[in-house]
Amino acid sequence: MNPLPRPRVTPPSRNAQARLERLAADEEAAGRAPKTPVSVVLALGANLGARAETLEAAVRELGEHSGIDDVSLSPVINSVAVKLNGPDPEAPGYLNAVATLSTTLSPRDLLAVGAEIERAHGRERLERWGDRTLDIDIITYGDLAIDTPALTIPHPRAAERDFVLGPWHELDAQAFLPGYGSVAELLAELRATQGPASETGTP
Ligand SMILES: Nc1ncnc2c1ncn2[C@@H]1O[C@H](COP(=O)(O)OP(=O)(O)OP(=O)(O)O)[C@@H](O)[C@H]1O
Ligand SMILES: Nc1nc2c(c(=O)[nH]1)N=C(CO)CN2
Repeated sequence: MNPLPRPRVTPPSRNAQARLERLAADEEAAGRAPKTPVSVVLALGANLGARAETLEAAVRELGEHSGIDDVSLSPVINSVAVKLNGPDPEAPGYLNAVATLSTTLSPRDLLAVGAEIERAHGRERLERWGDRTLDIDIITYGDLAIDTPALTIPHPRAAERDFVLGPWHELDAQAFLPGYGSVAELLAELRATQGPASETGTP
């Protein structure tokens, strides 16, 4: 009897199959608009141009969007630019802040709104962690956890960033980063290992 023909395409292993299913679920979640408003935390940064005016305008523009309400802004801090090789005191310094808001936009649409505001303020993407007129990152979106090529939530580097945790803690001392822990504790741990933020204060 002839042996059964071998399949020409090797089926994905169980692990690979599980990863594909997880990605499909995350992509679906990234595009899903919530039925009721969701609380969101954004991080804003600028180290080129009229930094303070840009941050102020960006927050106003977020609040003017029909899918966004209740925008609150943390104190704005000065911070040394963190480059791929570490803090760079020679690079233009940043102003950083954190905004909380509620939204009926899907995570993907909120990312697009942030990108459009960045573009309107002259953001150019020339190099990773390069100098920029405006950066808007989604830190949390309710308690959602997704990992897709275009969007990872919570932001995967938030827990390592004093310039995110610091202003966030000032805005909300009870804040929690889903999957990582309390912002107060994360900040204390970070400062215990890295020392206090190299430069902070209200500009
Ligand atoms: N939570 C997130 N918030 C914003 N952008 C994200 C997020 N997760 C993934 N991205 C993707 O990251 C891409 C690059 O973003 P950006 O150029 O702002 O990175 P960066 O600010 O230089 O670095 P970092 O991501 O470390 O803050 C965006 O086009 C977006 O698709
Ligand atoms: N101080 C500071 N450094 C950074 C910042 C930032 O917002 N502030 N953003 C980066 C990429 O998102 C890279 N480095």
